[in-house]
Amino acid sequence: MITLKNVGEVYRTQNGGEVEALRDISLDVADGEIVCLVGPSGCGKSTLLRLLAGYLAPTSGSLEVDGASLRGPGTDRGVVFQQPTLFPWYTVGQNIRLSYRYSGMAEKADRADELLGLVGLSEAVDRYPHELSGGMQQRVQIARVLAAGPEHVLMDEPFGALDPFTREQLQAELLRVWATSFPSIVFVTHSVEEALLLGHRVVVMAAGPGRVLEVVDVPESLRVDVSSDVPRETIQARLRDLSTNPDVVTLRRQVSELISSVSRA
Ligand SMILES: Nc1ncnc2c1ncn2[C@@H]1O[C@H](COP(=O)(O)OP(=O)(O)OP(=O)(O)O)[C@@H](O)[C@H]1O
Repeated sequence: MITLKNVGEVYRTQNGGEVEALRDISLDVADGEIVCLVGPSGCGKSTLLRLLAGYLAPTSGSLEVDGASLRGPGTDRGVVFQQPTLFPWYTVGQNIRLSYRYSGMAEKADRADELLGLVGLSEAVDRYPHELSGGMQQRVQIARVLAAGPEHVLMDEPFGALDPFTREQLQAELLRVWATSFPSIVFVTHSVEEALLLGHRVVVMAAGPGRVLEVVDVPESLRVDVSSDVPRETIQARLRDLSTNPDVVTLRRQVSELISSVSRA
């Protein structure tokens, strides 16, 4: 469980000024829950993720992970960025196995093969990152972070740089991988549709200062049914069906209107 209580973050700029990036954020993320953050540029989504990753300390308020005050990065939390951060001199297989070494789980190396299979990259195990497309690299990155078995996964626009079709494939793969160990996921995206398709809850934020406007609960009936033994193509088809479900379309319009109303203000 991740708990934020009245969290604020103020950056000091190089010219001596201050930017209030977040004000009074209170939020819980339950174990196994997928929470998506959406909002206009500059509303503090990445700042919130950096706080959860432990790269930043809050200026005010408190942050707890599994009942303990958060004091920096830890192997209980895995972070996936928009640009994959793979070691270029290691193959795909070596990049993934490296995660086990850091988390002391070398005996579970066959999980790497399972995860690579789940993200459709079994054949690429001996290739180097520069021999892969952007979408393939991001798949490896997701498999690598998940391979370490984190309880919480923090994702900052992980599919933002991908074409729409690859993005859809990776959304399906992420859900399949999630269904193997049910980590909680905090997922930042610019896409309201993506947030509603993947999230159990969608946190809508506003800028100036960054704050929570509304938290939208996505009803169970509007969530895609996933399990790791369902083929990716099936989950992809379910995601596509869901995206045209009238209730999802209505929710998407409401959330988009809310965001544009505060972006205009
Ligand atoms: N290192 C920093 N120093 C000073 N100000 C910063 C720093 N990082 C972010 N900010 C400011 O904090 C605010 C929130 O930025 P943040 O990157 O968290 O927003 P975001 O919602 O992730 O934006 P985007 O959607 O454009 O990625 C912005 O006003 C930004 O200019």
